[in-house]
Amino acid sequence: MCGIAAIVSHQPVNQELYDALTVLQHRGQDAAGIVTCEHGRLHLRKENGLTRDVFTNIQMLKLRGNMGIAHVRYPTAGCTSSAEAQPFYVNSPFGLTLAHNGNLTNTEELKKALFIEDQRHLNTDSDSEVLLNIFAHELQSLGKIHLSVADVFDAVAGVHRRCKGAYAVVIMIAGFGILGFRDPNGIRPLIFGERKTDGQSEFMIASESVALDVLGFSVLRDVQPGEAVFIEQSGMLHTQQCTSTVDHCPCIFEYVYFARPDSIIDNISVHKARLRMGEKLAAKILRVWPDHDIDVVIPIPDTSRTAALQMAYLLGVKFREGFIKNRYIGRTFIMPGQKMREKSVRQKLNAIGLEFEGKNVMLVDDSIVRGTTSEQIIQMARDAGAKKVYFASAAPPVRYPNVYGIDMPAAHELIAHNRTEDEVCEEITADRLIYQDLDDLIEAVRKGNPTIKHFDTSCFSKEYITGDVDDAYLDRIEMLRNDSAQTARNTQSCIIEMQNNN
Ligand SMILES: O=P(O)(O)OC[C@H]1O[C@H](OP(=O)(O)OP(=O)(O)O)[C@H](O)[C@@H]1O
Ligand SMILES: NC(=O)CC[C@H](N)C(=O)O
Ligand SMILES: [Mg+2]
Repeated sequence: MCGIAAIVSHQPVNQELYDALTVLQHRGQDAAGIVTCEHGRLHLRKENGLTRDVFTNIQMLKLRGNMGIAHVRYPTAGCTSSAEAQPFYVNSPFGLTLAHNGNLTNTEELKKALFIEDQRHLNTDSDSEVLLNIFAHELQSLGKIHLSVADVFDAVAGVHRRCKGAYAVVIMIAGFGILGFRDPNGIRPLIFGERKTDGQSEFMIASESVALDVLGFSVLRDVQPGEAVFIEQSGMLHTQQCTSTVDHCPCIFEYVYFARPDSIIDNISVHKARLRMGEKLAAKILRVWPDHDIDVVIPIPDTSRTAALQMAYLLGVKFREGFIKNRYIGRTFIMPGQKMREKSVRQKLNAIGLEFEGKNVMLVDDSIVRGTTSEQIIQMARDAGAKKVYFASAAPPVRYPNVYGIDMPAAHELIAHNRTEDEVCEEITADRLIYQDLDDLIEAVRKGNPTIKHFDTSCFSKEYITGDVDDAYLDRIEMLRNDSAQTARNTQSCIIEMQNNN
């Protein structure tokens, strides 16, 4: 999952975009980038690393201008080379830069069309570079010398016609303004807000509302699926629906794991959705295991805390923080490579022995994906003296790949793939394992906004909303993006970058 942000202001935006990236860091830890625009000139800095490591003071000072876009990356396509860090740039037409959250599912087909029909050059394997070039081509083919806002919206309609998959996007058009849009299923989140400074309106678009809150922007609303928002450099806001085939289907995993709990996505509080996940889990435990002997509920920090707290409360069982998290280690699930993820779980979490000694502990996590965390944590609980170690997951078994912006492309790497719940329990060596039911998860999230008819639950249900994902497609991406293929590609990758990094 990546994080994106854009600001159109009447004052320099460099520091504010940097601050936005630090707030969105949980969505991507691999690379960060900012591009600003000053008198039609673009200033770009992007590199691998955390936001705090990517930008020096001198570089920050050079990011001049009153509008800009920014990105933190967690790769789902291509490789981890800094050449694939975002924002991406194409000079024609008009000077365009793009930051993308999501993943296209028809990248290969689009690449061919870009080379053969549109005669455009691609320099990386990133799907986001493809997306930018599709937009550029659509804009260029209008043949305008002076661009109007309607032209920009027409180009978005062209993107919707050609691109499949998940895309929440911000694009800056040099000297003109900033565009934000969401795919017709609204799979990935995008929200925008306004701030008045000296009586003048300033606008911000971001992946999550928390970025707007922290920077003092009031939320206007979510960008609707298929809709585009364009803010002229002068601060004039325009919005338009750019497709007639809207079918809102937001990613449920945002609520389970990705988003910050203090964000509100599509009018659903992530915090409240997680509380309700805890309620549903408690109800399930009371239903299937009424005579349970749980002494204490212990969350696996960070994300599961909210659900675990509510679950313990409804079970009437003690809630204790039994694992302490090293706050200087990032999220392990979005780290590249299984070795690094395994090592980081142990570095990240340590048990407080007295909370485990002689007790039947119920460990709670938001999800079990590869099983990296649960396997190690259960062993740590046993080493700390637990009598019995039970495990509950606030999400159902993750059995199928995600192709919409979460990097779990290889089914065989998922611990629940082709395994029953009992087999997963055995695999992670728990004494009992309770998974949330999918219907309960959907209800827990949907309660916050019943106008949403369905969610993208593909990693639990194998139902892919874009209709272009079949077994052959899944086999292909499994081959391309399984852990060893990625590691090999990333170690070989020696792309010489197009931009000067210093
Ligand atoms: O089964 P796995 O493959 O281990 O993946 C699932 C785990 O990874 C995530 O934690 P992460 O450390 O990324 O972030 P968090 O601190 O927000 O919980 C998630 O919260 C689970 O704990
Ligand atoms: N997680 C994401 O949103 C990734 C964006 C894009 N597909 C990339 O790999 O850079
Ligand atoms: Mg976790």
